[in-house]
Amino acid sequence: MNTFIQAENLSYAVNGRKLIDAVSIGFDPGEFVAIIGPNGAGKSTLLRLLSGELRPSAGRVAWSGEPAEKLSPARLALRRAVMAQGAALAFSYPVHEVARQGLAVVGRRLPKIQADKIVTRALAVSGVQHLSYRNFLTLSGGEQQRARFARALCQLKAAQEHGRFCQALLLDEPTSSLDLEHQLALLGAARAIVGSGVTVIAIVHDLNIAARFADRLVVLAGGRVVADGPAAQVIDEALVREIFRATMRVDRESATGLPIVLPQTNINRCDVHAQAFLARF
Ligand SMILES: Nc1ncnc2c1ncn2[C@@H]1O[C@H](COP(=O)(O)OP(=O)(O)OP(=O)(O)O)[C@@H](O)[C@H]1O
Repeated sequence: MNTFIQAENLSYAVNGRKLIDAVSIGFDPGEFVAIIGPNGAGKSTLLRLLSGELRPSAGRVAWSGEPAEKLSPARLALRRAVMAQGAALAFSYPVHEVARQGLAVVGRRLPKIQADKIVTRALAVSGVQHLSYRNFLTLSGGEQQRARFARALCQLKAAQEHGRFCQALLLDEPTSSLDLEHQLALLGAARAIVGSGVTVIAIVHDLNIAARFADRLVVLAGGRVVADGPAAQVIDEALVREIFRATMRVDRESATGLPIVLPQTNINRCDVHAQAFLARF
């Protein structure tokens, strides 16, 4: 299988500090990859480099063999939809208009009836159809997140009307504001999209969720990839302790070997943290 998105020796520096440091990584068509790692590891920066939003300081990103910097914004929009982390909207649009923005570049020539159908479906899949005429700015955090997912779905779907080519959906913490029902619904929808051949790359903080939805976990720390593989191989107590600086118990599902990451029943360590905090406060 040919690699769809390939990053080679990718670095990104600000004021001499490397936020991404010589990362080489590939993504195949139709795989679900979760990027995990502690705060400040460089996950969002890596996603923005992959999406073409940021230009690397060194190295390259190629989409189906074509360097990202050579792809026009319109051609990139056909290949990938991005749901950024908490992207703010300046205007008070109704929710269906927010979703319709996904059609702005790739769906301009769609007949209205087809465009309406795409928007309606995306709103339904994202669980915000009942909020279609609400002002986006009045929605709760989780509702806004689902509306932004609908916008990304609209772009993905409209782009498919242009022909058959590889596509990716890039999600930066798509479930950070969602309750359990909607976390499972959104990631289930992303999983179904993978089934249609789209590559999904999602930044996820919940290791249990990442392990269950992704085919592969990429662990980022200090701007470098420190592990890459199936969850059953990547996640263990040592990784959680060394990379996430948390003492957790990692059990295994007997049938699948998938990790179950749990807080230690002994909470003395929490007491130590609390005492250290109070001593400084
Ligand atoms: N434009 C910038 N200028 C200076 N530092 C930056 C800039 N953008 C990001 N950083 C720093 O780079 C590091 C990586 O940021 P990034 O947002 O990629 O982390 P992350 O892994 O997504 O973190 P989180 O889990 O907290 O969202 C952080 O320490 C951040 O403060």
